[in-house]
Formats: sequence, C-alpha cells, structure tokens
Amino acid sequence: MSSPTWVVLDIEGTLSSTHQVLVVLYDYARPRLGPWIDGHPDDPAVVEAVAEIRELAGLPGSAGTPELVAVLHDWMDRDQKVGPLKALQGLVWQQGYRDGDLLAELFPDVVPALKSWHGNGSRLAVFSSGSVAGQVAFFGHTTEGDLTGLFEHHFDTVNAGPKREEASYRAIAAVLDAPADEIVFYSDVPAELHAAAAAGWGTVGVARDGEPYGDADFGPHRTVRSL
Ligand SMILES: CSCCC(=O)C(=O)COP(=O)(O)O
Ligand SMILES: [Mg+2]
Repeated sequence: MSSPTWVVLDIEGTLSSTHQVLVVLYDYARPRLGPWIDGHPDDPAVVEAVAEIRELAGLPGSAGTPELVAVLHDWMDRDQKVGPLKALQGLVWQQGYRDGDLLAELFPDVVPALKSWHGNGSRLAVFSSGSVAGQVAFFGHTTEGDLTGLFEHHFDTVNAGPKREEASYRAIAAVLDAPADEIVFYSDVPAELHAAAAAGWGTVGVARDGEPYGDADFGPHRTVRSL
C-alpha cells in the first residue's frame, strides 16, 4: 500500500496516554483555572470563554470566578471536552510548558513513527479536542524535544468541529486541500473513526494495552496496537 498523503493524528490514547492528559495535565490545570481567569480579565480569549461558560451552564451574569471554576471542574471530572474548558486549559498548559513545569510524554513508538512517515513524504496534522494553543505547546515541549516541525496543521473542536461529526472531517479535508481518500486518521475512539470514515477518509484504530479503548470494538476499521 502506498503512503497516504496526509496522516492526521489524535492525541489522548493515540500519541500520549490518557493518564498524561486526564491526570498530569488536568491536575495541573485544576487549581490554576480560577487564577488564570482573574489574572487575564482583558484577554479576549478569556472573556469569550467566560461568556460561553455562563451560557452553557446557565449561570447568571453575577456569577463570579468560584462559580465558573465549579463548572469547569465538573466538566473535567466528567471528561466533558467543552470548548471554553479546552480553551482555558490550553492557556494554562501553554504557560506550564513555557515555565518548565510540564513536559509532554509520548508512547515510545510515536516519535519513530512520526519521523518515519515524515521522512517518507507523508504530511502530518493533529486533530484533538485539546485547543490548538495547547497542542502546539505540548508538541513543543516533549521528552524527545520540540516536535512542532513535524506537523503542518493543528485542528481542534473550534477550527474543525466536534470529533464525532463527519462535517468536521470534511472541513479539515478542505483546509488540507486533499481528496478524502488521501487522508488517514489515527484515533483510539471508534466513534471518531466512524465519523472520519463517513467523510471518506482512511481510518486506523489505535487499541493500546491499558488504555480505555484498548479492548474496544473497532468494527470495520483497521486496528493496530502501536504505531
Ligand atoms: C495539550 S493537548 C491535550 C489534549 C486534550 O486536552 C484532550 O482533551 C485530548 O483529547 P483527544 O481528542 O486528543 O483525545
Ligand atoms: Mg483520543
């Protein structure tokens, strides 16, 4: 089989462990979200996120930072990948990577695979629920160095759309300016692969030992246990 033109990759469960995201990164963000909101009242990204939290949670305009943070923590506890949460987490993580508090860990097979694909002429992009700012900071500060040069595009639920909707994959294909059958998506979540396949993309399920979807039913999707 010849290499696809584009390889598009999910992060959590595919390139990096669920523990790395839901424990390491979430625990880092949890106590810092409130101070971040209070410390950046004029940042348009924060203003927008706060307005969205109020709207989505039905909070009154009088609700202060503690109420906003309670909503954010509840979303995190239930792993709801909600836009304003991902935006604020991304800003906190960006600072954490910049300050040297955080260092991203990838599964051991990931960097060799990325470099091999890249070296063979495939073009790489990321599609994750994590915000683009968070993604770029993550790949810029890994235990194996700055990997940002490997990726030509980063997509999230803001610039592409929800990961379980076909329209998001059509939107990404339009930006990549590539026919659907020249794009392959790697993810640990079958519902995301179903949406990509509905858009005509090639799909690969990544069923890693010890990960939440390690024993999932990937149905028609080609499945691997590592990259
Ligand atoms: C710094 S990237 C963090 C990734 C993240 O926040 C996340 O929710 C991962 O979701 P994915 O869509 O990659 O499974
Ligand atoms: Mg995932």
